[in-house]
Amino acid sequence: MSIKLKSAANFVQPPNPSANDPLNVHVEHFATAELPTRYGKFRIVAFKNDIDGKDHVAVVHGDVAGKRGVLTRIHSECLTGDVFGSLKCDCGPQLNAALEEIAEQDAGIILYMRQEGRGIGLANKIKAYSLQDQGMDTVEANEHLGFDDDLRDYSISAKMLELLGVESIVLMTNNPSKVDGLEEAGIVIDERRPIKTIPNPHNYNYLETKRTKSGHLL
Ligand SMILES: Nc1nc2c(ncn2[C@@H]2O[C@H](COP(=O)(O)OP(=O)(O)OP(=O)(O)O)[C@@H](O)[C@H]2O)c(=O)[nH]1
Ligand SMILES: [Zn+2]
Repeated sequence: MSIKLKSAANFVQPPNPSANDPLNVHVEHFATAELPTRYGKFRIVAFKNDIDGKDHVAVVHGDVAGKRGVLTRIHSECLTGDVFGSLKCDCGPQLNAALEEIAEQDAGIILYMRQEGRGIGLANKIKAYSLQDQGMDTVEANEHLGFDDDLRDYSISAKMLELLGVESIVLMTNNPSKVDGLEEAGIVIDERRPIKTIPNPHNYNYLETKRTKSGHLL
């Protein structure tokens, strides 16, 4: 299986990386490797960018270049949920569900974006968790720390999808702002597909806050 990336010219760093880019974002392919997983065969593609300097990756199943309607999940890093099985959020089960569903398709993509804590970073997220232990909800805790509810920007994700060569995607998300952010960055979304998980007593209030305050379609 090979992943066709758009023309090599995309990967050459110009003198001023953002000069000719309407989104003012320069993202380039860095490395691709096979990634056999318990879900199925994937490849992992690492990218570099000149905006946040983080190593964002695409985990790709099948051939996606030139395809329309590619099933895609854009997952924001959540160390506590993705790695440690935290029950405080729905991230771990969402990631598992996406990997399982995408592995069943001919082709699909998970972008794993290093936007921990909706962009505030891990240490600040833990600070927000400690405020939540004292009774605040997720939005109130962010505001108390001087952050907006959500600092994520989708222009890097959009560039990664462009470099992978997809023509259009079916996006697995409950978050309408993610759909809007990607469309504003030029990605064609044929359909939004909800991603359902089973609530538990620890994440019930968190999910309710996402629904009532952050506009998630849960
Ligand atoms: N700041 C902050 N971030 C959190 C909190 N709980 C989870 N996160 C982060 O939220 C991100 C996931 O965002 P969500 O709002 O759960 O979901 P989403 O990605 O917007 O939407 P979906 O595509 O439907 O999953 C991850 O980066 C988590 O680390 C919290 O209480 N405070
Ligand atoms: Zn989480």
